[in-house]
Amino acid sequence: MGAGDVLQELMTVEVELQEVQDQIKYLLNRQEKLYERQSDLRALLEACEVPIKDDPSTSVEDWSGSFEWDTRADDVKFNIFGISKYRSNQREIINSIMSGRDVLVIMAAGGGKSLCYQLPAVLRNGVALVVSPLLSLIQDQVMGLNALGIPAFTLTSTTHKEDEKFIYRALEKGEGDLKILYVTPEKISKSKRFMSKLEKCHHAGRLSLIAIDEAHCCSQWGHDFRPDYKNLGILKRQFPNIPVVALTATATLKVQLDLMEMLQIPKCVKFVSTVNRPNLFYMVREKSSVARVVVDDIAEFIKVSYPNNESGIVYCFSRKECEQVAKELRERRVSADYYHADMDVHAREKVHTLWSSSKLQVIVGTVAFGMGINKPDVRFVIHHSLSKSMETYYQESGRAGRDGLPSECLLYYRAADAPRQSSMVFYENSGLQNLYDIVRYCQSKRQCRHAAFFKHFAESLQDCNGMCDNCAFPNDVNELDVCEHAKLIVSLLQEVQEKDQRLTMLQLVDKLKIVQKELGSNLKKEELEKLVLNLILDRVLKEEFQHTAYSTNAYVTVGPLAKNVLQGKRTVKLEILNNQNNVSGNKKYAKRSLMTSGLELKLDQLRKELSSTHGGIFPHSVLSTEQISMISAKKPTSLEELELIIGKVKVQRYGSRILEEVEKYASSDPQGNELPNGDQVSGNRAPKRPKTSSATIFIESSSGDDAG
Ligand SMILES: Nc1ncnc2c1ncn2[C@@H]1O[C@H](COP(=O)(O)OP(=O)(O)OP(=O)(O)O)[C@@H](O)[C@H]1O
Ligand SMILES: [Mg+2]
Repeated sequence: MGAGDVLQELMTVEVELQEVQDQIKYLLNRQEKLYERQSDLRALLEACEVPIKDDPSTSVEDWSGSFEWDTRADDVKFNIFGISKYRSNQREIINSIMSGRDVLVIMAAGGGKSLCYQLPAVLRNGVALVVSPLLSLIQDQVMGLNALGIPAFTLTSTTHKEDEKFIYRALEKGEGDLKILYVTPEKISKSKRFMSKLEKCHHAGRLSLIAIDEAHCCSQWGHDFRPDYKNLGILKRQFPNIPVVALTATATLKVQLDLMEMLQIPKCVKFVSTVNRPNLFYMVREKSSVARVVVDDIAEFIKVSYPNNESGIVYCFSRKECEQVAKELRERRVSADYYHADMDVHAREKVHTLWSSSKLQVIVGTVAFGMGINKPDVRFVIHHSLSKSMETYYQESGRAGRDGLPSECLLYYRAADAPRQSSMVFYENSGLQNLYDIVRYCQSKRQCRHAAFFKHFAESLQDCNGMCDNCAFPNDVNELDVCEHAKLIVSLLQEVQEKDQRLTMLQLVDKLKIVQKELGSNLKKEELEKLVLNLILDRVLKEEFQHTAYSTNAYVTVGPLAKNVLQGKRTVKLEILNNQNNVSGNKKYAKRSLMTSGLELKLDQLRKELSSTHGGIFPHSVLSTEQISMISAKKPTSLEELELIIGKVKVQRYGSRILEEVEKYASSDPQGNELPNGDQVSGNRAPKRPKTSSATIFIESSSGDDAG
């Protein structure tokens, strides 16, 4: 055997070895996925068996019937909370807590979980304890409750000595008026003094219920694990007869079982609501490679669609990008500021507060701007870059429209953004698979965006009602056969690899732009990027990573299924748009403001004014956007009429000012003609958005059961 033959065989063996290694990697990946699925399925099986083995009654209980507290509950709901109609599951959850049961609530962001424990807290005798993970969330909640006249307090490291004394006296001796007490989990696990007072309160029969908000923080499998949440099981051990209600927006089965065990509520009643957010219009826009053009487009979208200063969030990939985008938005006369983890706490709080009180229109943030967001009337969430998974995108975009009113979620996507994310997530467990799922979502020109979420969360499909770009404006898509392009890409990469070199996606696409001419092809840069990414998603190519002193670089190399392409066993297609749909192609934005009448704008102004004169509470605590629409439609002329819309407490506090405004408006516009500001919503997006005579637009995932 000559040296040449040896070399030849060595090369063949090495190529084959590489293939085997690729296949092993692929199989290991697959094995990991299957293990995960196996564990989910086992959990599912266990969950199915729990009621049969442990408590046959749980599956047949009817929580929607009549209960002795119905009248009182309706009164508190309407006259104190100002809420006219329960949303899906709220009434049932309230009834089960009132019946003294432990309860687990899984309900999408903005579904209305707070009312589920706040209303029973008002109805039951004694003090309700609420555990919540973040100071900012707690402060917002306490401020909102106080604005409704409900005596709520918080006990944290920042509580004034006087308040602390008051709270301890209330717990120990039942003195003073304390209905709801918010604490962070650290208080339970670290303060013996607090626990001893709580025990006294319980002993005297004054502990009414225990609520654990954001309960997914208990589980290591959840996305926001907080070690102190692990110790909350002590509450059920110490106070076994007090109902515990755990609430969260997202929890896989594994997380659900985990937190039932940790909180020691194995026999809880479980309410799982749909992940569907039918009021959110989802769209993906082509992102220009020129940074300035992207910001121009975002600024235009905000200024044209939301000219009345409606609140929004822009998510960016990096801290630097946040600062840059915020600055450029300001230069385009959009009121915007940035928020990220590198800022000191006070600067962050300041920006957050300005935005929460609608004095700043847009926060440009990294993912650090997260769980503490309690603002119900966020009308748009824009992603300047793609998120790292479907799950994070669902959470981040889900911060829009928590008040149930129509809102928009817009993601700017270009294939070249994917390697930036992949070099960040590749070391995470299933990080790349998760990223590729959202890349698939972005690349798709045809699949319903809502359907993608149902699929991801393993829920059965529901109608989108035209609430995404692909359903509202179907694209005219042409499927181009690009098998020859794919072969060319694989051979090109093989050649490069043989020379022990590597290419990033951008370098590969630059080369392709030239060599595609061999095929007589003239695909655009963006189309070539998309093709390369599709081949990565299909494992014909794969990404490899290399660390440098400053960064991690992502390279594109030949993947485990490349052979199939070379041997012509696999067809490769690329979706090319014949004419882009209106959403991504047409630049003409339309006004999306929900407040379309002059009176609505006046009332919006009034709630801002009243919020600052009533101790700096949030404008939405004075009147919700839905209430503004109802007042504007009905134009009440007396306090009695107004009370039928917003309930007693709000009428007592703000009734005369509201009537004054309605009257002033009616006398300036006796025919009921709209002021110049009252342009009608028209345009080319979200055509299914209903316009009703009352101007109140409210989309429910399932109907409420009480006309209140
Ligand atoms: N039945 C209802 N009718 C009208 N508005 C409601 C109703 N229930 C709750 N809301 C309003 O919906 C908004 C969101 O409610 P809430 O803060 O309780 O959501 P959540 O489920 O806790 O969401 P998250 O997971 O984001 O914390 C609030 O402004 C609240 O006042
Ligand atoms: Mg909440």
